[in-house]
Amino acid sequence: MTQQEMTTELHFTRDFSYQEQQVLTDGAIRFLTELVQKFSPRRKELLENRLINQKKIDDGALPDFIMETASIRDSEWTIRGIPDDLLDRRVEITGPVERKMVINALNANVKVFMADFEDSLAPGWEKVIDGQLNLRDAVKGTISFINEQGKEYSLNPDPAVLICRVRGLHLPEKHVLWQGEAIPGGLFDFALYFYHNYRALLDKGSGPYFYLPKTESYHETAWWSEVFSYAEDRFELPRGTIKATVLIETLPAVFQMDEILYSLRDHIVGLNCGRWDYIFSYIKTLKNHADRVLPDRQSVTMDKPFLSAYSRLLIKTCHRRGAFAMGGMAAFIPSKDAERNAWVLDKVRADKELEASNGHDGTWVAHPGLADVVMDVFNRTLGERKNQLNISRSQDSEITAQQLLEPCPGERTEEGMRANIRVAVQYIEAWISGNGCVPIYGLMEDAATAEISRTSIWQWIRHEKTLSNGKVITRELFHTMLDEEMQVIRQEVGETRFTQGRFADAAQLMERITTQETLIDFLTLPGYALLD
Ligand SMILES: CC(=O)SCCNC(=O)CCNC(=O)[C@H](O)C(C)(C)COP(=O)(O)OP(=O)(O)OC[C@H]1O[C@@H](n2cnc3c(N)ncnc32)[C@H](O)[C@@H]1OP(=O)(O)O
Ligand SMILES: O=CC(=O)O
Ligand SMILES: [Mg+2]
Repeated sequence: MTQQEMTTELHFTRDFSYQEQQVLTDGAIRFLTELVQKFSPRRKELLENRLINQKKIDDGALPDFIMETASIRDSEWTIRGIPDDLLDRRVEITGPVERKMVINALNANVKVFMADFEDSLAPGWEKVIDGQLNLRDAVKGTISFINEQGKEYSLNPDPAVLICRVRGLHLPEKHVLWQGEAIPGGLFDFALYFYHNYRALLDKGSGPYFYLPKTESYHETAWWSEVFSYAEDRFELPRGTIKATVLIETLPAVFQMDEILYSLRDHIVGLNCGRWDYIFSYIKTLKNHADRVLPDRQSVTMDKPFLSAYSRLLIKTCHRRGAFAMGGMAAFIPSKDAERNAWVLDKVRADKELEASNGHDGTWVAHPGLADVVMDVFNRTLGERKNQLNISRSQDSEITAQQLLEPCPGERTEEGMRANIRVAVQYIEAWISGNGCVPIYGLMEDAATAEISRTSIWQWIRHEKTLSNGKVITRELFHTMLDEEMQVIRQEVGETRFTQGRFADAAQLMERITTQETLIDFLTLPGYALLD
């Protein structure tokens, strides 16, 4: 690399294959380069701000609404508007950007497909490039796939509306360097999806739509607003052409929902209750607060006061501003066993009924087999309406910081701790093998749910919590259980799968991130070092 290239150009760590040439065209690289030059320095500051804010909470402060932005919360304003094809989002399916799944998702009985470069994708280079090609072909309507049995897949005539979830601010794309450093993964995903698809999307009456994950402050969404405005100006598109839905899935962000909507008001159409990352963030943000340690993962359900307050405040805030309030994901997935499946459908139905009756405008499903049940729940609640923007939740008295931070009592059981270990190890094994979303014990596990499992144990050790059977949770207890649960996993997955898989690497990573003094922010960061 010359000195000139070091400062202005992107450096790709690999020669381009035929696939990569399709995505990394000269025009796309030029646009990506501009975005990286213009916006990546600020992203660094935003990530540093996260650490500064977290330090205050680690030192004893509690998150709260911000004094300086009270005027934004107190004054009346609304977002710019919602395009026609996003007015009805009662059921959205989510899934990684794999070819067959993209087709199945777009054909499912849903209104929207959220194509995911985040929680459900392990962002190895080939997967990321392949994902861009799959979405390009999906937008063109030409996407097809033939499986090993010869079954052919193609799009139905009226596919779901496409929204692309880009990687979070913390995730780098290590195969592209600028000034010797990995560029932001989210900018990479945005630049390529936008560049290749905006024209075709607009021509068919849709638009470049995005989900933004893991935001921690309105400064971060203001940054995205600048990125979107730059892209619109650069391609001579009217302001507000790009639309975003922001996941409120971190504890800091729940205190800034008005500010987030305001900072992105030209571009935003709604917020989403990303409940799994939110629970993970509650643990991570309050990791030093001994009075707010969560119990077993399965007992932290959406009817718990702190989660109910989060859902209701999100709805109230969004609807006041004319924005959508999307619900989240029930992690149950269909079973081939009829009895178990009926139980799963009942669980999912109950979860979605709660969301619909709270006033959410729509919700997520993880699997096409859940779409009909959830569609039925929202059809019954919505009646003739396309959404519930008219629901103001005026019956709620003010939702306070105290309610959002309410401790969640409950048992910490030995079985719960062992299950956390098995889930986390198996998920990490899948992730470092290139698979970001897997069924484990009848639940969908992804980079948000698995984080809950591994951070719970870290925090239980940190605060020397006691299991319901009286055992004190220590590093030694964790080590013993990890060894024993590795043998359980070995039996469950079988000898061949166990020896051919990356279970030893996964156990080693789990051991490291659970027992080290400092809680690492995301398991996907050390995980990424093990991914090609
Ligand atoms: C916390 C959050 O961020 S939630 C959002 C991120 N998470 C997700 O998006 C989860 C997406 N879901 C999935 O990845 C999958 O449903 C899994 C991994 C949980 C289960 O997948 P599988 O084991 O393949 O399920 P199963 O065998 O029952 O699939 C049956 C069919 O449905 C398809 N399918 C399953 N889930 C999806 C989906 N989300 N989108 C599209 N198609 C799907 C499968 O591809 C399969 O298709 P085929 O019959 O044509 O071969
Ligand atoms: O992204 C969604 C979540 O629940 O996390
Ligand atoms: Mg998430």
